[in-house]
Amino acid sequence: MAYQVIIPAAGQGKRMGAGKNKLLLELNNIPVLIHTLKVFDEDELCNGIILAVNPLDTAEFKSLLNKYKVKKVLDLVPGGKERQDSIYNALKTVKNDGIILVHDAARPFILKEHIHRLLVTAQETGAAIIGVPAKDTMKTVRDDMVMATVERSSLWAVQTPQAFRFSVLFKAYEQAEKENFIGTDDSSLVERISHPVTMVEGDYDNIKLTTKEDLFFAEAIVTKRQGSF
Ligand SMILES: Nc1ccn([C@@H]2O[C@H](COP(=O)(O)OP(=O)(O)OP(=O)(O)O)[C@@H](O)[C@H]2O)c(=O)n1
Ligand SMILES: C[C@](O)(CO)[C@H](O)COP(=O)(O)O
Repeated sequence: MAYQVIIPAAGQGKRMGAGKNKLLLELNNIPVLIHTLKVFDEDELCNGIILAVNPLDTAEFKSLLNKYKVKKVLDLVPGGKERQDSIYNALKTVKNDGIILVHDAARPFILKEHIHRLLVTAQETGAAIIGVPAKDTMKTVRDDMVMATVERSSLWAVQTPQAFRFSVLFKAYEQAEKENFIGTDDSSLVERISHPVTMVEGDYDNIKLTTKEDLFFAEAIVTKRQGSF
């Protein structure tokens, strides 16, 4: 049940406003990027990491990989304008039709047990994603006016990793390119080629570090998990 993981790490962190790549910010004196990479580097089922990187960050990222002895990075591919472009660049380097995970570098709190739970499902179905049931009521809004309330019992907050058989994901990316479709996650591309996607419940700690407020939550999660960082 081995897999390879694509980790998009080439964003600009505009919403974080840290003045540098938010993945270089530190939690417990270790860069966010390293926290995320170590989960996969230490997973016995992971047989390779493909990192999408802003070329301006390549030298610094390479020195971090050496400093923290990250062993399983197979390739650093150039990131693209959108998250989807970065992942597509990485996908094009994959050589076998096995299981591919895509996981945001900005999500350092993913647990190995959830990765493995996702893997089992993806092996069976060809497409599985991690998420948690929505806690807030969600509404559609246009010009500051509430249009509708979305039934919460069917709403999930989608995270990463997202896991796919390579051939399914690559076909979805080719189709999206043909249609000039840009999705906010990989599953949306796979849904568009009518491949069923299974939801696997993860946990609320698996946050994406997007805005400054998330750093406070991150510190609390680190404290709660003290000793595993
Ligand atoms: N062109 C891009 C955009 C994003 N990402 C990566 O995709 C993940 C999720 O993206 P997000 O959290 O939105 O990061 P940023 O795009 O950097 O954030 P912002 O939109 O605030 O600039 C991050 O690990 C980010 O580095 C990427 O590899 N290439
Ligand atoms: C893929 C994702 O993490 C699922 O929630 C999210 O859509 C990424 O969004 P971003 O704006 O690219 O961070």
